[in-house]
Amino acid sequence: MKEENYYPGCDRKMVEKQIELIELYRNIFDNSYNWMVVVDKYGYITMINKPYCNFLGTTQEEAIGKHVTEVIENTRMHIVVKTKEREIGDVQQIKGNQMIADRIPIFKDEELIGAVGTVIFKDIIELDSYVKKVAVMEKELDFYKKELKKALGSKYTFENIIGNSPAINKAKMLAKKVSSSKSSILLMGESGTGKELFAHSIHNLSPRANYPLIKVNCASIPAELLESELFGYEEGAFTGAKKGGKPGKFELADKSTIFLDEIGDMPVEMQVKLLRVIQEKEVERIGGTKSKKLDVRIIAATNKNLEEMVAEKTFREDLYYRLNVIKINIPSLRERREDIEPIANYLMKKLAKEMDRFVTEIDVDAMAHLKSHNWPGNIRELENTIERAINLVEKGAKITLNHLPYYIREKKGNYTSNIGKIGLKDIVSQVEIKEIRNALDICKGNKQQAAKELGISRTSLYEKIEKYGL
Ligand SMILES: Nc1ncnc2c1ncn2[C@@H]1O[C@H](COP(=O)(O)OP(=O)(O)OP(=O)(O)O)[C@@H](O)[C@H]1O
Repeated sequence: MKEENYYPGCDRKMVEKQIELIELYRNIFDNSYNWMVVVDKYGYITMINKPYCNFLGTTQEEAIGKHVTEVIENTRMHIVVKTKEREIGDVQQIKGNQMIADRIPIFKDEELIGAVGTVIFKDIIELDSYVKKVAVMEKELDFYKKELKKALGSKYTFENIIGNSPAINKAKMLAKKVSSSKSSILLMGESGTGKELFAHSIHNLSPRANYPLIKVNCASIPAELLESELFGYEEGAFTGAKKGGKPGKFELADKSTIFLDEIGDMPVEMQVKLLRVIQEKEVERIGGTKSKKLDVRIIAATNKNLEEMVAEKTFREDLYYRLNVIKINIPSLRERREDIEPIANYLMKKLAKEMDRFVTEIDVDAMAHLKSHNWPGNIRELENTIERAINLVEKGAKITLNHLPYYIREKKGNYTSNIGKIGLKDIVSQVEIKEIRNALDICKGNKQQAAKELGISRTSLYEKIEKYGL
């Protein structure tokens, strides 16, 4: 009986079971799809699986017993046994491939005995394909969420207005304050600054949020259709009129908010009709005989200077005063440069998700250039620039300077001193020429705007253009 035991107190069957179990673990370890390495508390390799060895061009016999830094490039396993902190999803470059690795310290009786490292994605492209699969599912979820939101009302809230600069905070604060009132609001700001986002957010915070926000783009609807679009028509009002007639946007906005975008582009004859509806608080469909009382809140927006238009008599003064009960100026990106970084990061995440791409960072140099650009097209231009950059990212998860358009890349440029080569006067001239060219480029040749960008008078700009023969 005694010789059947390997150790006193253990029977053969138990020991065989233990050996079988160890064999099984070894098999799992060696056949794992993930590459794995185990080090002792000093960073020496105690186990490494075959697939990892094959990739590294070594064997288990060769690697085991060596310090991990001698076998694996850019490893941090020897650091993890010192810090005792786990590192999850870290990017590690091995043999020119960017891999994603987890490193986890191992403890026995609360004492560190080593660490296990796993390469979970062998290439960022592999991760990209996983991210894509998850992104497709998230997109579907997003789609249903948006549909639900659309069914319930408008889509944006103040949370979607990114930025914490004093200029945008001032606009947000005023907008929030007046959201619950019934008074008309006029949103003024350059193109692409977020006027529509403000209109949605105001409506969403108002007591009217349970009804849908009705949007009309006064610039995109042909003048001859605008009236029927806004006020609707009765059956037989004109040839081609639908059977049963059609309600206009004002009627649809009853108990809700109407957003009149690009109000500065509304033809003057329509301005008269709009004024009547606002004053009388009722509409009459084209071809109709009776009018209908309405309860509509108006938010109008424009990138035009309405005061100037009033002075030039292209916008009716009485309508201007009706709309301009509460004026909110939406600042341009140039007036809030500190917001460029958070907005750029937000847009990168949003667009990467929409485009199913694994892009997670804008590097320091690229960000510095984004921050110094003047953004004549504001956030819409920034959004397009980032979308373009994401399309250009191939390897790695970063947007770098190379992914930005030439006019942004070149603008900031690396400054090399010319002192000793030419005099200060010529240095100043060179800088002036470069910056005037840049400004004209950005403002698409508009000299008045370029002078504004450069902070000089128009006359002074003309003088310099002539002086330098630009
Ligand atoms: N503060 C912000 N944070 C994040 N995204 C923003 C912000 N402001 C605007 N955007 C985004 O920028 C784009 C342009 O915004 P929006 O359409 O509201 O501008 P707009 O001023 O109405 O432009 P336009 O005058 O040309 O109609 C949109 O995609 C919007 O979601």
